[in-house]
Amino acid sequence: MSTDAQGRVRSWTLEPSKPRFTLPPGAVDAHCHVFGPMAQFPFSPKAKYLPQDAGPEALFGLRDRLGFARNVIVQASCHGTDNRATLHAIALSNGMARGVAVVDPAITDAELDTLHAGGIRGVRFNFLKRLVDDAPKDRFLEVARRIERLGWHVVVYFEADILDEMLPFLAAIPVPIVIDHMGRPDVRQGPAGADMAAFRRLLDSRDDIWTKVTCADRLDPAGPPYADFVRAVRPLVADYPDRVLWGTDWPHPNMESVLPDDGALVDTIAQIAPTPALQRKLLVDNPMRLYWAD
Ligand SMILES: O=C(O)/C=C(\CC(=O)C(=O)O)C(=O)O
Repeated sequence: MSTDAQGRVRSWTLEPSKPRFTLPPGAVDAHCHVFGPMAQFPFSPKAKYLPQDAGPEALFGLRDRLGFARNVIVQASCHGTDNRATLHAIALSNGMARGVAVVDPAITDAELDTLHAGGIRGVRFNFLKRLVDDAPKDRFLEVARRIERLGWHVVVYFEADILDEMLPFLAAIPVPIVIDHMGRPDVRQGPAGADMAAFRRLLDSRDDIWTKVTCADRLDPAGPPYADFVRAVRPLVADYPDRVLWGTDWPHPNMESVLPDDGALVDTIAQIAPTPALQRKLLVDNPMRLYWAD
C-alpha cells in the first residue's frame, strides 16, 4: 500500500507486467473504475475510502498496455451518486468506453436521458455494508423499473453470505441483471462448493442474469496463478458462456495490502476460458451485446 501526505491511498501497481496471454481483437475490460481527478471531481462526503487520483489517462494507458480495446467504467462508491468523473472518462475515450452509474433514486427521467447520452448503459446497486450506508431495495426496484425504457441493465454487488436474502429482490428486477464478481463466492470450496452451487441456482432461475467472472485477486488470497479461483470458475464459464463478462477491476479499490498485478490477472483468462471461442464470447461478443448494442 502507498499512502500520500493527504492520507490518500494507492491500491494499484504502477508497473503491471505485460500479460503473456494475447487478448482477442476488440477485447473489452468490462469492469474498471476511475477515481477523480479529485481537484476536478471531489469524492463523496460519504466515501469509505480516499484514493489517489486514477483518472482516464492512466486507465487508457493500462488498456493499451494490456491489449484491451474498450472499457466499461463502473461508478465507484467513493464518488457516490455524482457520476461526473465516470462521464468525463467516457467522453475522453473516443467512443471506446461506456459506463454504469450509481444514481440517487430520486433522479429524474431527464437526468437519466443525459446519462444515456453520456454513454451510461446500466445502474449499479451496491449492497456491501463496508462501502455504502444504505441499500433501499424498494427504491432500487423503482429505479430498475424506470430504466427499462432505456434498454439498460442493473449491476448488483453483494457477497455470498446475503445471497439468500437477495433472491426476492433479484427476482423482482424487470431488466437484465449483472452480478459483480459472481456474488463473491469462497472459491476455496471448489466448483461444486456451497457458494458456487447457490450462485448457479440463481443463474438458472432466469436466463437474463449475467455475471462478471472477475476479481481473482479479491477471491483467491493465495495470489497468482490463482489456482482456486481458476478451478472454481472455469466450469462456470463453460456452462454459461453467453452470460459472462471479464474485467480488471483496476484501480482495485481497497486492495491495499497486496497490489494486484494486472498482467497476471489477464493471464488467468486463458485458464478460465481455455478456447478461442470462449475467449471471444467472454471478452468481445458478450460485453458488446450488453454495452454497444446500438
Ligand atoms: O469495485 C469493486 O470491485 C470492489 C470494491 C469497491 C467498489 O465496488 C466501490 O467502491 O464501488 C470493493 O470490493 O471494495
